[in-house]
Amino acid sequence: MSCRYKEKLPAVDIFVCTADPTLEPPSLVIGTVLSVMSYNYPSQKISVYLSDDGGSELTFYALFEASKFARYWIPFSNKYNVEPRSPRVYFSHNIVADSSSFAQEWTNVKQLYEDMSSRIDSVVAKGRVPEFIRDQHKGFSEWNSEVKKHDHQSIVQILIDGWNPEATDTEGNRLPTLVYLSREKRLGWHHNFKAGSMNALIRVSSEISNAPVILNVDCDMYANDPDAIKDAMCFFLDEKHGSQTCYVQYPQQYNNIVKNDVYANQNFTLTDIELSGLDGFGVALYIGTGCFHRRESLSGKKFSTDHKIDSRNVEHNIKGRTVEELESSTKVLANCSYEKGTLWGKEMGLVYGFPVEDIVTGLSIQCRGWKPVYYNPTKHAFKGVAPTSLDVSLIQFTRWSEGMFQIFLSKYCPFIHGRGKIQFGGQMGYCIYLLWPMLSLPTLCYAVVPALSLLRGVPLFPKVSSFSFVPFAFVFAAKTGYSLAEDIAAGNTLKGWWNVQRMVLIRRTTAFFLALIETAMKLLGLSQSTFVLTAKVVDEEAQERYKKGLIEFGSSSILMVILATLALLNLLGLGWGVSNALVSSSFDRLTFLPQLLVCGALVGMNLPVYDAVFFRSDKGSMPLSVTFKSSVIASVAILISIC
Ligand SMILES: O=c1ccn([C@@H]2O[C@H](COP(=O)(O)OP(=O)(O)O[C@H]3O[C@H](CO)[C@@H](O)[C@H](O)[C@H]3O)[C@@H](O)[C@H]2O)c(=O)[nH]1
Ligand SMILES: [Mn+2]
Repeated sequence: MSCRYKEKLPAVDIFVCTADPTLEPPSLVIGTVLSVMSYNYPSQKISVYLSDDGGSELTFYALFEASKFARYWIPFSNKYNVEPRSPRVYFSHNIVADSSSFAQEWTNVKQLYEDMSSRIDSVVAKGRVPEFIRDQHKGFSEWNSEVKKHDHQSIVQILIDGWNPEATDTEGNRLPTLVYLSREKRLGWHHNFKAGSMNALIRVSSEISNAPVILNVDCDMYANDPDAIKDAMCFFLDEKHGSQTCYVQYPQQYNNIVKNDVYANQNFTLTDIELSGLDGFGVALYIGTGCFHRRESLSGKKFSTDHKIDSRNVEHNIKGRTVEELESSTKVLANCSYEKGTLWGKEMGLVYGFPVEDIVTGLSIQCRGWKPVYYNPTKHAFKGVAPTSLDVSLIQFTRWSEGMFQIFLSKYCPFIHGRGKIQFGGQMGYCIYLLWPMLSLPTLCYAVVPALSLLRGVPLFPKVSSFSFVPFAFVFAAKTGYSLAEDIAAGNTLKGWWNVQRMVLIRRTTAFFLALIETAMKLLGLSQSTFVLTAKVVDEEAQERYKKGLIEFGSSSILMVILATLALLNLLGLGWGVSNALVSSSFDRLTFLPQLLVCGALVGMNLPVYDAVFFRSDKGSMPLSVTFKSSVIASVAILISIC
């Protein structure tokens, strides 16, 4: 394809979003930025925009450093075709120790990278940019004493103007354009989280480079495959179906998964089976990162006939203006009041009002007649940072499931909004995810009732020896066997599958349940939408525990209380049942066996919880307050059920 189109390849605007210099360290963010700046694609056709919702001078400083280091990194990585293109990841993995000219250059570039990293780290540790550095770029003057994270003017700084013939790398090749954007924030204005920042990016970039294709990634998701832009272009430029394609979504993959994946982050069945299956119904979920969009469809256009991607050669920024002119004219587009009375957030750009702006936006684009693509190549195109503590992972699932359920209950419900526009199979496919919080109810029944009724001596299932037990046994065996076979076929291990079972149980009984309650509160007007950012770093000790596959409980959130309570209930239920079965002659073993098995399975899955409650003493163990609260709740529940 690149031979056929040559200079006529379409331009790409790449959006990277970040929101907090503590949870998302600037050195991580620029690793991603540098990786997308160095794609195997003509540099003049790439413009990279970093949106900083943290409004942080530290992030701007890191980007300023990256704009200088790019002059070395881009020619080096292109010349030797290094992979991945994130210097942060590349230099942490590879060692070259010979005397070739490659080794020489490798050592030089690595040194430059390390010097830059340590400068950034020391500035970040200080928390402010020293005067002598501030003098090096006019952009720093935007940060005066009045700039606060949630209260500041719009900041647009073009750090590299790719149309300037003098903006070249060390080999004399043109550099991609690099822009820093921090949209205006004012107390009292709702900023709509990532959706708001993406919409500001769409507008600002439309004035500067206005590329017909947009790639958006989260700040932790670096480019792993240098050819991914070319691959994605094949879908948009396809002569038969290309004109209808709205976005090409790659799956979320991670670079920090440990053996057997304790938090089940890697979700084999989702990426390899479910999402591919949905694609068969013409449905692809937009999942917020690792997605190439057609600018037209993302901005709100309906599909009509024959949309062609504009692939002119780009000699100037679209208006032929100077950097200063562009900076001042685009700031307005990122102001709080700009969207007032417009269709932004409704019919234009990403949809507002949902903690999963991505899913609802993808759905609404599709309902405007466009066709998305889910593309899952063997070589992962992007890799991000997966949560490394239970708390963070569950908070993420609470946000997702709550957001999904809100879509189901809104006018965007696929069965209503998608009627006649999405195949019925696709509508149902969406609802598998949108209805996540509802799964908490049956799962909670299984996690509570068998244990309590054992204690009370009430049988729940038919006698094992009776014919009516067959359907129960069949469903259990078929479901377990199927899920195991599916996971193994998709590449998981047996232990990995077992970890998935545990995480599914935990997510359903804690995160999904909380999401259900929160949604109800929102419907009653008692609570407001939030977006709790996923932390991308943990301290070193916690990192060691993660590597060993130890689960990090160590948080006193309500999620942990629910988790520990259920674990204790089942332990007591099982203990009581087993001791009765051993000693009591009046205990009907065949009648109570299924209940004992359910409790037994739950206890098996909860083994790490008991370890954290009773034995571990590190910081990742269960906090005493949680143990106390959950023991009290479990005892009360037991007392009530026995009396
Ligand atoms: O007010 C905000 C909040 C978040 N972000 C950015 O949004 C991205 C995703 O946030 P993160 O905390 O990493 O959330 P995850 O749960 O990992 O994100 C998944 O789920 C989100 C929806 O809930 C999607 O937006 C993401 O693309 C998808 O990766 C990050 O780059 C953030 O910097 C903003 O720009 N502004
Ligand atoms: Mn993330």
